Amino acid sequence: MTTTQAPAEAAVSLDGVTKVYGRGGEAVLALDGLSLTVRPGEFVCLVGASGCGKSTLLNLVAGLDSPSGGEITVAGGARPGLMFQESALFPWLSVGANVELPLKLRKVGKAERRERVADLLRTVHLGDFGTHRPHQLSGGMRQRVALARTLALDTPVLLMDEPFGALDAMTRDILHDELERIYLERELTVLFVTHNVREAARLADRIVLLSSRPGRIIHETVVDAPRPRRIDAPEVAAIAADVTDRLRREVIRHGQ
Ligand SMILES: Nc1ncnc2c1ncn2[C@@H]1O[C@H](COP(=O)(O)OP(=O)(O)OP(=O)(O)O)[C@@H](O)[C@H]1O
Repeated sequence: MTTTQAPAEAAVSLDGVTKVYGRGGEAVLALDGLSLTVRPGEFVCLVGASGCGKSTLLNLVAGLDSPSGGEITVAGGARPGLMFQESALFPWLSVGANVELPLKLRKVGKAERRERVADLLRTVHLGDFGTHRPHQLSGGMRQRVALARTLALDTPVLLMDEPFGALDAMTRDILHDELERIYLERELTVLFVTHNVREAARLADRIVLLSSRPGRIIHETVVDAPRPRRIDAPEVAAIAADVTDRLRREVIRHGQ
C-alpha cells in the first residue's frame, strides 16, 4: 500500500495512479496514470461518465484497495472517512450507537463518548433521534447519521461517493447546505463523487472532469462563486452547463 505522508501543501495527492482489475485478456484498466492534488480545506468534486473510475479512485484514497501503480499520499497518514450513497448503518443498533461505534473502536472513554455522540447528532440536527433505529428514519436522515458517524472518526479528509444520489431534490438541497456548513466549520477537505453536475457546481471549489475509462483528468473548473450558492443560481447553472457540454463531448467521443 502506498499511503504515506503527503507534502505540506496537499491534503491528498495522487501521483501517476493506475488501477488494473483482473489480469491477462480479462484485465480492465480503470485508471491510467492519474495525478491530482487536493489542498487542505479544498472541496473537490469528481465528475465523469459512468464506469470511468470515480469510485475506484475514492476506494484507493480510502485505502480499501491498492493502486497497481503510482503513489497516493494522505496528509498525516490519517485514514479518510468514506460515505456512500447507502448509509450502511447497522440496522440492529440505535442511531446513537451507530455514531458511537468509531469512538468505541478508538477506545474513547464512556463519558466522553456520550458527550461526543450528543454533540455530533446535534451537528447534523438529529439531537432527538439518538434512540431511534435506522429503519425509523427517512433516507435523508439516515445520510445525516452516516455523516455524523464519519465525523466521529475525527479525520480531516472526507471522501463521499454519491452520498445524496438517492435522495429527492429538496432533501438533497437541504443536505448541501448542511454539508457545506459542517465542511466550513470543521475546515474539512472533501473529495466528492457525483453524476450530478449541478450538485458539483453548487458545492465545489474545483470540479475535476474524468475521461471515460480509463479515467484520466480531462478538465478542471475552478468555482469561485461565493458561498453559500443556490443550486438554481445563474452562476451555478452556467458552470454546470459548461461542464455538462464537456462531459457530453467526452461520452460521444468514447462512443457510449
Ligand atoms: N472489482 C472489479 N473488478 C473488475 N472490474 C471492476 C471492478 N471494480 C470496478 N471495475 C471496473 O472498473 C471501471 C471503473 O469502475 P468504477 O466503479 O470505479 O467507475 P465509476 O466511475 O465509479 O462508475 P459509476 O459512475 O457507474 O459509479 C468500470 O469499468 C468497472 O466495471
